Amino acid sequence: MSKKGPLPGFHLMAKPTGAICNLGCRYCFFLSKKNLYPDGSFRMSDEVLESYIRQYIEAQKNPSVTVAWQGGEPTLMGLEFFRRSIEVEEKYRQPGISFQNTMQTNGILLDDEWCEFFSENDFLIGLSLDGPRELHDAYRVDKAGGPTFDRVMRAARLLRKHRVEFNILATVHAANQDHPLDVYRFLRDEVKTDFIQFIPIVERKNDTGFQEGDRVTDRSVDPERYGRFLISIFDEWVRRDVGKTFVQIFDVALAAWSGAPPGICAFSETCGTAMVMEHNGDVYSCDHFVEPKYLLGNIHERPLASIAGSAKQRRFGREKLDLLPEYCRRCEVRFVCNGECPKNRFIKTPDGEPGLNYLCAGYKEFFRHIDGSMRFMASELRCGRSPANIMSYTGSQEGKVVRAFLRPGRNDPCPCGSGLKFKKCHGRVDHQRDEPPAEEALSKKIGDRCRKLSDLLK
Ligand SMILES: C[S@@+](CC[C@H](N)C(=O)[O-])C[C@H]1O[C@@H](n2cnc3c(N)ncnc32)[C@H](O)[C@@H]1O
Ligand code: SF4
Ligand code: SF4
Ligand code: SF4
Repeated sequence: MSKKGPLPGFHLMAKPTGAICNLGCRYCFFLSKKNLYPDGSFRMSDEVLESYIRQYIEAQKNPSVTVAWQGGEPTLMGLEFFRRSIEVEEKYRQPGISFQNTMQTNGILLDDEWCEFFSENDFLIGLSLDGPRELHDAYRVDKAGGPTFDRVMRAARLLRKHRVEFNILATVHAANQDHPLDVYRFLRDEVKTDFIQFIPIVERKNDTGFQEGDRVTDRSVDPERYGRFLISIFDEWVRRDVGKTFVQIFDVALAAWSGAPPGICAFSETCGTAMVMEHNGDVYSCDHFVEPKYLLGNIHERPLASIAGSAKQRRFGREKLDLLPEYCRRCEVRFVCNGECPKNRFIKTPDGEPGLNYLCAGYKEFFRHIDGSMRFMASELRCGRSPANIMSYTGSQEGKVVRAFLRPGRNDPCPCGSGLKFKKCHGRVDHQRDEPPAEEALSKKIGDRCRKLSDLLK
């Protein structure tokens, strides 16, 4: 990584209403951030909007610019604000640049007009929904403590009606952690979403609202139960939904087993390329570290490119790796987990080293559990076939694939019969480090052998 200039492909999430929201979700980590701006108006001005879009375009090296709106609740700005944001994008658009607009919302204010606007401008919407009624309403409540389920379901129907592309963000917490299939089947069959992102609620118990202390609230997910939650859903997904329903952590895992980058910061070796900007132009290191200590500067005082490439932000991102405990460095699933997000690293390892992830036990169990299936799917990808082929085995001959792909040693012959050492053939992370079997002839040979293995398994 070069020492100067903006971070390559950094991402910025903007919060036009700061921490202001029309709901009062009990677990929300962001509402308390209002205290950081006691005199604030909490509305992004047109001046900040214009400066942000202009600087963001200038600072990006990527021709595709993602303008991401979040909060608090961004829809409280009103539709006119977002119409203006599109005008500003057009004003500063340079040849060859395209925009992807995204918004994360609780859905409460969405109506036909909003959805028409999203549809016309190709917005990708993230809608927060924690599962069926009782599980969703456990914590996602309005300011009066009342339920919100019906209003969010109405938003989902409107988004579908207007063919707006949307994902569901479902948090996993004490209330829904023991109901994985109720949550998953509901989102898949009732909400009919194709893309689901599960977010573990790990809420620190303290008076500051900052990432401090090692106690968690009763609402937080239990680590082992989180692991079992993911396992139950994976076991259903791998039998019937591969290639149809996309679950972010399964995609991350398949990428890791295939030797590709994870695509999200939490599972990357380092982070620091996903910053947030408050309503007044203040930029912080990360959505989960909106704290005075992590304030990088204001876009009116320092160019965004310089903020994103600052030594402080680089250090923030590097520390994800530098502070990884020895226990993680030796862990067999480190290649996919990478100690997950630093915000959750507040427990001690069995030998007393600080900085282990609170969710460790769950991740370990989950990543071990999916190893056989992931090996198979990664090998299908490598052989130029669809990972969805796994369903012909998991659906009809349960467990066979997992047994067939029980991990051999790195130097053992690959079970596909290619005659290659496992690390050169179906090995997963090892492919990153060893010379891949790149020559065309070799690839063909492996492909043929893999097909043979698939036939054998039928
Ligand atoms: C802070 S909200 C802002 C956008 C919008 N108001 C919404 O709810 O979608 C963004 C996401 O963070 C999630 N979230 C809230 N509190 C959280 C917490 N303590 N830990 C992890 N995610 C949390 C929400 O469920 C939501 O999906
Ligand atoms: S809707 Fe979003 S910002 Fe508002 S309280 Fe809920 S999680 Fe927080
Ligand atoms: S601290 Fe966590 S959420 Fe923030 S950028 Fe790093 S990995 Fe991502
Ligand atoms: S599973 Fe646990 S030990 Fe392994 S890398 Fe993740 S947090 Fe570290």
